[in-house]
Amino acid sequence: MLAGRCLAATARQTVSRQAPHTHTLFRPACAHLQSRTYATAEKDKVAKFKGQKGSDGKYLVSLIEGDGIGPEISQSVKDIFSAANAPIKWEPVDVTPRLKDGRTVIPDEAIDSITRNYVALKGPLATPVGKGHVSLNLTLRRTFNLFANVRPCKSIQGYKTPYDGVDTVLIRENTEGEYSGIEHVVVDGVVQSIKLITKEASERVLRFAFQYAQDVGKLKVRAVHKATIMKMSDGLFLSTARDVAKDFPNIAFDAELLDNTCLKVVTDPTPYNDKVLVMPNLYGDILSDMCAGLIGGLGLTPSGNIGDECSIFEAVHGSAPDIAGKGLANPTALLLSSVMMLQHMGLNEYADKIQSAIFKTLAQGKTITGDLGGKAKTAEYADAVSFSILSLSLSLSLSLFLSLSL
Ligand SMILES: NC(=O)C1=CN([C@@H]2O[C@H](COP(=O)(O)OP(=O)(O)OC[C@H]3O[C@@H](n4cnc5c(N)ncnc54)[C@H](O)[C@@H]3O)[C@@H](O)[C@H]2O)C=CC1
Ligand SMILES: O=C(O)CCC(=O)C(=O)O
Ligand SMILES: [Mg+2]
Repeated sequence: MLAGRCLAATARQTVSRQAPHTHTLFRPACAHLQSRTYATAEKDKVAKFKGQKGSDGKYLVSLIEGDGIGPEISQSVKDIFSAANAPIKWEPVDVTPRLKDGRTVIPDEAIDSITRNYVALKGPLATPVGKGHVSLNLTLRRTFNLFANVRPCKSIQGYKTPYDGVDTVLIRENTEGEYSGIEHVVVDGVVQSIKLITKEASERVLRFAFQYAQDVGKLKVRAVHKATIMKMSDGLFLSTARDVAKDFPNIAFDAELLDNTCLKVVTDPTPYNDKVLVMPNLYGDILSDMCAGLIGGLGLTPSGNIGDECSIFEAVHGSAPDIAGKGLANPTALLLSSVMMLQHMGLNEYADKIQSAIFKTLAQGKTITGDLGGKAKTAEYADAVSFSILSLSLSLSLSLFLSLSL
């Protein structure tokens, strides 16, 4: 089940850095890797990490369309990438779980595809409540050791919410904590669920968070925790954070209790704009949905699951069974996740083109989906974004033609 090449690598030491990469809204999720100086072997690894280019000049990316609204929003991404002429060839991947030796596993072909391509885009995968297969989302993250889940949340220009100017980034430990999946019946009527926190995984995600803050120009890292109650587990996360902070003297560090963070974020999120929030798994899961609510909902917030080699980009939201198959879903969250993916792969020209078209279409407000108060179907919104890309390309070609003919 475990993909050899993508197994755990220990957190690396910070080495020399270049100027921060700031030209895009969400910025490269692999900023921690892009900004380092590498020995040759390390450079090769990073080149692969950014995707594999085929002989046709296109990068193969594994595409898991997912459940519920997944196929509808994935189609929007595919259509918009075609309009943008993005050099991506999608490799469809089926993660329908199979039984192997009495255990539910993700098919080997899916694991092989992501291992081969290093980069994947994933639609939402539904998890049955109570009995049934384990979360495939969590399984993928653990399988590929995608230790940092980066969840940015930025106000959409032109879309009014009670909060202006939100620009938060939350980094969630992605492999252990409350989501370790270790549960058992102690005696009838008593169950135990284990929250596993290790120094190694904590240090890895904390280093990532500090490096990320440094690379994107955030001034502070704040650890969100409940070490008052979970003295040993969150206590270890927090003490590790304090140790890691010493290696980043130019980034301020502090800590905040989760319940207090929730109150303060919904009262006024803007004081969080200069910070990167880093936290154990469950807290990040909950807080990222909450932050989505600040800017207009789950239809808008992207994420990247980042490992030392492989990465999987996906929306924060789930399969939305209540609207699935009706053409009502907002594909923006998955689209912005695909923009993060392009940034991660160093394909910034295409990332910028697609991102500008998304924001222009949202700001115009004429062709937006129901969750944002509009009437457009998923495909109509996607067509409007594609149209914006094509008209921008046309006006650029026209001005080039005119400047050459003068
Ligand atoms: N990373 C993943 O793949 C995730 C998977 N899930 C799975 O998704 C399933 C459904 O979970 P829910 O609790 O219903 O959460 P959900 O995120 O699927 O939906 C919550 C609410 O937000 C709305 N919504 C979500 N995405 C939207 C979009 N793109 N456009 C417009 N509205 C959108 C839904 O209609 C629903 O009202 C569960 O099986 C859960 O396990 C949940 C969260 C993340
Ligand atoms: O895997 C699941 O069912 C839910 C995962 C989730 O909520 C998340 O990743 O935000
Ligand atoms: Mg969630």
